[in-house]
Amino acid sequence: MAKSIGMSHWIAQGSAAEMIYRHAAVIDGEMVHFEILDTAGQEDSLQIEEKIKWGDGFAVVYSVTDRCSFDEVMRLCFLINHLHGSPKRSGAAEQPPVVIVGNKKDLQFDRMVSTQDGENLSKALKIPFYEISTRDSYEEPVAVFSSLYQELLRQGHFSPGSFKRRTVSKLMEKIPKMQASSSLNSAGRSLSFNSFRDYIPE
Ligand SMILES: Nc1nc2c(ncn2[C@@H]2O[C@H](COP(=O)(O)OP(=O)(O)OP(=O)(O)O)[C@@H](O)[C@H]2O)c(=O)[nH]1
Repeated sequence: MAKSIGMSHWIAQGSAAEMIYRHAAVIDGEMVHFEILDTAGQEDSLQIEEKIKWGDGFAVVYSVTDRCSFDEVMRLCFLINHLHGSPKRSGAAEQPPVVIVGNKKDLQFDRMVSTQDGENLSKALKIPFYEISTRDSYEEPVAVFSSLYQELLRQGHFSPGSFKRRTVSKLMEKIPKMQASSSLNSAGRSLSFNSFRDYIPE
């Protein structure tokens, strides 16, 4: 399944083992506290809608080795936009921060979705696109989360008075929470995950 990842603000979709990860990182000198929901498996549409409402930013992740996961991306992006799109003063709708992420690009011989496919979808939906390998790269997944955070900042999400009332339903309260471990890298920045996989339970 394609998944979107909620950051404290963000979300996703997946199987039985659903988890909210708490994670602190310094981005551009700012300490940022993330809550990341890795959604699990097949869910009914009410459940996924509730989780999408909870998130502030979204990484819709597919595997480049799984065409079905790619085919889910458009539906999820439309659903996110439908539930979060807000009209700007100009009248045009402002999209919530969403990125499309093709994971497992290291598995070249198992690839079923080309980079061009990802780029075409990104252009059609006007949503940024990343191809990453959580196995091979630390920086690539970090860039995904940084870009979502930057977009939230740009949209004034963290300005005084902008905090929305968080939808915390009985369903969301049931999802276990986990504190990611913190470490300080050589540049002195606090980074609390070793790879994107720290966000995504096995
Ligand atoms: N080669 C490679 N394997 C990866 C990568 N990312 C994840 N995996 C592996 O793919 C498998 C599935 O990863 P998950 O992160 O559990 O994927 P998922 O979509 O959350 O799985 P479900 O929640 O069960 O749908 C695991 O064995 C991971 O180690 C990657 O970038 N490259």
